[in-house]
Amino acid sequence: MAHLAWRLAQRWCPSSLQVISFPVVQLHLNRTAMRASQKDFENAMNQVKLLKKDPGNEVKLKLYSLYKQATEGPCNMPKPGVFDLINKAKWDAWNALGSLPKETARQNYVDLVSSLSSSLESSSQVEPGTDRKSTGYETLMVTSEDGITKIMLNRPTKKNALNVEMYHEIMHALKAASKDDSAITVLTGNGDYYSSGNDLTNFTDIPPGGVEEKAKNGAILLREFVGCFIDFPKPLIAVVNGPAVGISVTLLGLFDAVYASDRATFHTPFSHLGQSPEGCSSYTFPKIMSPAKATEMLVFGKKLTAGEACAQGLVTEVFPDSTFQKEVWTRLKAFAKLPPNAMRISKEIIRNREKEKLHAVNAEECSVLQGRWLSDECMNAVVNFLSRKSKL
Ligand SMILES: CCCCC/C=C/CC(=O)SCCNC(=O)CCNC(=O)[C@H](O)C(C)(C)COP(=O)(O)OP(=O)(O)OC[C@H]1O[C@@H](n2cnc3c(N)ncnc32)[C@H](O)[C@@H]1OP(=O)(O)O
Repeated sequence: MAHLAWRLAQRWCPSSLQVISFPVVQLHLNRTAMRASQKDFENAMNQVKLLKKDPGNEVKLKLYSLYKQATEGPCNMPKPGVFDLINKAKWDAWNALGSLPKETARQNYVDLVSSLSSSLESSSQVEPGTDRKSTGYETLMVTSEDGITKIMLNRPTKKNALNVEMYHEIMHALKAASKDDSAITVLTGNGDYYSSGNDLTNFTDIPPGGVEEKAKNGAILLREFVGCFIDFPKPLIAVVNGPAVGISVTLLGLFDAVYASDRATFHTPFSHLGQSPEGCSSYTFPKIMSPAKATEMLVFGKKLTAGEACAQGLVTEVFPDSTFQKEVWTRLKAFAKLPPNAMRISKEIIRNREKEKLHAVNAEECSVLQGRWLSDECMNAVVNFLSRKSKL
């Protein structure tokens, strides 16, 4: 359908990119349909106007259909005649949304625009030849270039420890990446660390409901966060630029490939911290590396070198640090040129039969951790770190 619309655009329109123009998406605002996310929706419509680069007819059809669904509900127009090709393409796109609720359509519209804003950031602000950078993230740098969305953890002075804001931003970036036009998505770290894991100061900000409420909220957030990795639909690749600790290691079992610098280490000191495994590692690690090797890591906190992690199957390939970035990105750019739909479908076949199990494991791990966070063992470990008495 997109190809059809594109060919029509080239034949019929003086300015071919206008075939399904942005104003179509903006003009028919039905104010009665706007409730909870009215502001987000309006902002998104404004953002569409600011896009400098045409997102292509396929995306414009998506925007159009989501807009119509969000404001008018299921397709209520008579089907255009067979020769009215453009209106037929629009009708098909809208009709394909079936009975999708208005609120979901509105949310999908907002998410789609947000991913477009990341990947098609105004070219006037971008030096030629450099990455397009997303704005609005405090703890990440998100860029989209050469078919690759790169999510870079960006708290180098804190060794890329994951604070609460970063958990939320990573989820947002993953959701946007899952819908943008990139073929693959990469997670990496800025600075000398990939990530030092959970920010231990996350445990210090106690809400009025006390530590129990804190632990409960933490478990809810963690479950949602890990769920985003389980459900991520495109090839997801970790570029492990340096040492990785805790949750940044356990999540690797949910990635599709893991490339590591020979400077990287892999450390899950859960027992030392009075905690227990998360990121589905209690299930993925024994499968990847055998139950005994997983026990050495997850129970005894054995730190692996990149070479050891590769030998045990957690890491796909190790590169010398001096050539790491060059070699890995050359390879990733080649991967990103492969047909994206084929890659997505192949990932689905490889991963889908495990999804239900992974969600169940995630739920169980979060529930166990919720209890651990209230234990003396955990509280002492956190206090010791924060009072500078201990480091890994
Ligand atoms: C929603 C909740 C979900 C919870 C999910 C649970 C996950 C479990 C885990 O991830 S467990 C792993 C937790 N991580 C750690 O225990 C690591 C603690 N950090 C260290 O031991 C060390 O900092 C180090 C070994 C990673 C690095 O040591 P180094 O000497 O090289 O550097 P500094 O210690 O001086 O670190 C520089 C500054 O960064 C701060 N920092 C580093 N890591 C963390 C962290 N995980 N949490 C909070 N802060 C961290 C460190 O305090 C320094 O800050 P400063 O410059 O202000 O002093």
